[in-house]
Amino acid sequence: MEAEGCRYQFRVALLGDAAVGKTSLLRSYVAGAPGAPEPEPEPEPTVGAECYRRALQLRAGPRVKLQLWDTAGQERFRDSWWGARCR
Ligand SMILES: Nc1nc2c(ncn2[C@@H]2O[C@H](COP(=O)(O)OP(=O)(O)OP(=O)(O)O)[C@@H](O)[C@H]2O)c(=O)[nH]1
Repeated sequence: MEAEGCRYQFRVALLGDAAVGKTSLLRSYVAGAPGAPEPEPEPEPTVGAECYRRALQLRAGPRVKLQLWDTAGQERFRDSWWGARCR
């Protein structure tokens, strides 16, 4: 698949209990991309699912696009997983 100059696109979903650090981990990773803003120090609990993007140049070859899904750990916020879209 050719997407914005990237040859491949991978979708990764982070699942886990509430407040184990899923959002913090993803935001730090995405903030590590050149030109990205600093992540918020105290993220709010995730409602439904949120999508982050990052492009990555693999040392061995192609540039790839990552679609990283952060999901709600709190059970009461999981109902809205299915309506989430990656913009
Ligand atoms: N000490 C410590 N605290 C962390 C670390 N990562 C995240 N936290 C804190 O743990 C709390 C929860 O972090 P989140 O990233 O929101 O956790 P989450 O798993 O995304 O939570 P949900 O969205 O509710 O599923 C926040 O107050 C963070 O600042 C870490 O590596 N060390």
